[in-house]
Amino acid sequence: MSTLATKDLTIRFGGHVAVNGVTCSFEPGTLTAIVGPNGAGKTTYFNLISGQLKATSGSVTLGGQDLTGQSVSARTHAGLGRAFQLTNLFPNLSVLENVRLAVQATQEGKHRRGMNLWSIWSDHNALTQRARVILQAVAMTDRADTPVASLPHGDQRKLEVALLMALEPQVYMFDEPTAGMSHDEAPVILNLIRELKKDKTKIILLVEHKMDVVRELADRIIVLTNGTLVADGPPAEVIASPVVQEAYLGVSKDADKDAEKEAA
Ligand SMILES: Nc1ncnc2c1ncn2[C@@H]1O[C@H](COP(=O)(O)OP(=O)(O)OP(=O)(O)O)[C@@H](O)[C@H]1O
Repeated sequence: MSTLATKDLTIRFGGHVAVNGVTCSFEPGTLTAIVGPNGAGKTTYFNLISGQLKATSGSVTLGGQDLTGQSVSARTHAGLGRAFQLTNLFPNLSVLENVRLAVQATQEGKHRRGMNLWSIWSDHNALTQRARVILQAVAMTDRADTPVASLPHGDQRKLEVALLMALEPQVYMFDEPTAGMSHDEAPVILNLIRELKKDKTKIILLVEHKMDVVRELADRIIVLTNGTLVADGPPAEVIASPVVQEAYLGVSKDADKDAEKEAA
């Protein structure tokens, strides 16, 4: 079983411990939502898992393989999939061409059948077809020929998810996947995550502030507060727990104040 696990995972920024001894494992077939107040360490925890940040101490393993000292690309190769930074793309190439290149990078080696013209042509067609299927899944077929540089924000976010799908990772990591999206666009991504959940071989991690989304999608919730894991369990149980009520109290008070201001 390809379990993803962090053990005593810790990072310090000067005197500040942003992630503090987090020990947690994630099993295939489970979508785990990571919640907590602003500045709790959720994104930092993601960065430590995907390799964008190096831990001060502790470890990250996937299927027993120690990834702690590995680069981002080595972790990607091992099966950790985090949304691409769009800065890594080819801005003047079209959406379809970028997705096809991502598919190609993933399939490299799998579909190689020798260097004759027929195999190059049929590989190209198979890659294009796969890229089109992915674009359809993220409802971007009509953007296939648009240069990446001229995409509006919502489409950029959808493209990030498309590229993540092209990787076919063992672990899908979504960090606020619908942030900045319109009401029309967000359901596309949420539907996609629902579809991904059907594949019981995948591990899905989701950092999400919107509790209605968490409640609907998560099989399990873990809560970080001040970098520490303070709750872990089934959604209904965790949401009802005093620690979560307390962690979100500030948020709800602010929300109430905002609502009062708007009403005034
Ligand atoms: N590179 C860094 N250098 C210094 N401090 C950092 C760095 N990255 C994060 N931090 C600090 O670590 C803490 C955790 O930040 P992080 O972004 O992980 O929180 P978060 O739970 O994802 O917050 P939010 O919900 O607001 O996105 C914060 O206090 C943040 O200021």
